[in-house]
Amino acid sequence: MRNEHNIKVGAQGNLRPRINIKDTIVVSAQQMRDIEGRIFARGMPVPALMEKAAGLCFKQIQILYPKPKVSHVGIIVGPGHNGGDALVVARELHLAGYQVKVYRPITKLKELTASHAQYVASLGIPFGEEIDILSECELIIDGLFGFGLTLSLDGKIAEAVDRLNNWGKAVVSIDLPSGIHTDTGEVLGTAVKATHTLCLGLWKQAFFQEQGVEYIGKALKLDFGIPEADIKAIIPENNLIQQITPQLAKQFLPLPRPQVTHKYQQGSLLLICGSRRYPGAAILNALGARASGVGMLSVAVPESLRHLLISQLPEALIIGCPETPSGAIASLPLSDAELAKFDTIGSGSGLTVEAQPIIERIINLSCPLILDADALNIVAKLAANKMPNIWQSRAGITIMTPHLGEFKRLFPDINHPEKERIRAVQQAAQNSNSMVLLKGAKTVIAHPNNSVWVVPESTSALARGGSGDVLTGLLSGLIAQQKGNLQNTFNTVALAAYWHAQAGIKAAKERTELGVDAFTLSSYLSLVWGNN
Ligand SMILES: NC(=O)C1=CN([C@@H]2O[C@H](COP(=O)(O)OP(=O)(O)OC[C@H]3O[C@@H](n4cnc5c(N)ncnc54)[C@H](O)[C@@H]3O)[C@@H](O)[C@H]2O)[C@H](O)CC1
Ligand SMILES: [K+]
Repeated sequence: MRNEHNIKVGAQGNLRPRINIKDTIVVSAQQMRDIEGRIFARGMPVPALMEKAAGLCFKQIQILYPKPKVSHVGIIVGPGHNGGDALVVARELHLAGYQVKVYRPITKLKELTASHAQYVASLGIPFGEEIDILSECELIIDGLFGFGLTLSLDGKIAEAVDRLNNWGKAVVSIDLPSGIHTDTGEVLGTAVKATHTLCLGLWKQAFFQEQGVEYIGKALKLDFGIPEADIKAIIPENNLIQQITPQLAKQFLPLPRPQVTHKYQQGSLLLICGSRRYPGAAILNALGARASGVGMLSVAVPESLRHLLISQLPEALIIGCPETPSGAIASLPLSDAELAKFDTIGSGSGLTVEAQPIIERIINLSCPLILDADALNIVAKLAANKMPNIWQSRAGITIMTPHLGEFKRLFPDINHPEKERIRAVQQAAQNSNSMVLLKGAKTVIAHPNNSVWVVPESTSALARGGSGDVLTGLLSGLIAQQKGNLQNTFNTVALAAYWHAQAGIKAAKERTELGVDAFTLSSYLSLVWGNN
């Protein structure tokens, strides 16, 4: 059953949006080439596909920069098909009445690009081999390189790009900012700083890597009709890199709740957190879990923190634990049978590494475990010394949520996680047989089977002490509520990261990036889904 909003009524009667893989999938340059190759092999003419893609760019540019707001447009044309796209845009802008000039630093062009150049020149559009030909233009269209870029920009071209960046004009990059590596987002020598980037067809990995963020500007994807079958033929189902969209996140929420239920059916979560040194981390962790809607929240803290937690979370069951002389949790006052009753355990916030015996105990349980902060530091230590098989010995799923520093300590053998985040997290998930969420401006989550979720947007407001504790709490509460398979668990991790980021974005919009302390962030979590 469908309505006009393309929404399908699911098996349980809940509304499930139909998600097209074209909108979520994230591809490498090679995968894009292979997908394109299949389309061409079946007879689609290359020039026709270029007309479709570049025609959409033209329309989008007209929307972003209508006449007479902008009338002088400079086009940068490279040697490949990215340059061909730019020439189609040049032609259409000229025909629409814009004043167009072309900077073409490399004269040897691919055949199709050369053909477009010949026609564009015949229309009387001026061509130049120096960037200064564009110095009077109000808007620049960057069609220097797309996913075919292999070498670093240097010499005259690099100088031209630096000069362009110094001008500070509005720049629309076609497919990718020229100079950005399609897969890693790395700046190859130098790169165009775009105001907008029009990604063609499918999202490329560079849009979700931190290295390219400053260059991409506002990213828009233009859909020129890639058949889903071609995507599926190239990319195996269990090896998908996908971005979490608002529609998917909503689909992954533990809603609707059954009308007849009770608290233990809506997830029973145990958080083990805090120390006399870090009492606030325990509070933030528990507030994150509270916002998840989890049915029953229990929080194990050092006995000296018990009253503090009760005063902040009257609804939670607070378990006071024996503590070490410095105020870390020394042991859990719960039998194995009592521990086995929890659907999920989340641990790490504010624990201190003194709590090592606690992690050694819970690692042997079979429920899903969410490990963050000091739990990760303890696990890194155990993996290096006492328990080299720590990952493989777990019966239940482990979800780890490191930031880059913790990631490096946990996986010292994985090279350059700061440069190739997606690949590094995939490798970490495989090596540890765990789900790994690497926090950052572009959060990446990998499943041991190699699938990846990327979170498209976040805010620097979240770069603040305590926001990670809120995330672990929220994630733990959501995992406790889901009783599905591994894929559902993986989807829930993506939901938590998305939800957390959206709360930060909403709070930053209302209070600026300076106004989002972790406590405030926790209070915005419950505002994310209202009125949507
Ligand atoms: N997504 C699609 O299906 C479509 C994409 N289109 C556009 O085509 C480009 C990719 O085109 P391609 O010709 O393969 O590559 P580039 O235009 O990026 O240019 C590569 C070209 O440049 C040479 N080169 C590489 N690095 C350097 C360097 N540092 N200095 C000098 N020269 C360099 C290389 O040898 C190649 O000759 C894609 O991004 C889209 O914009 C289609 O238009 C439609 C469908
Ligand atoms: K480009």
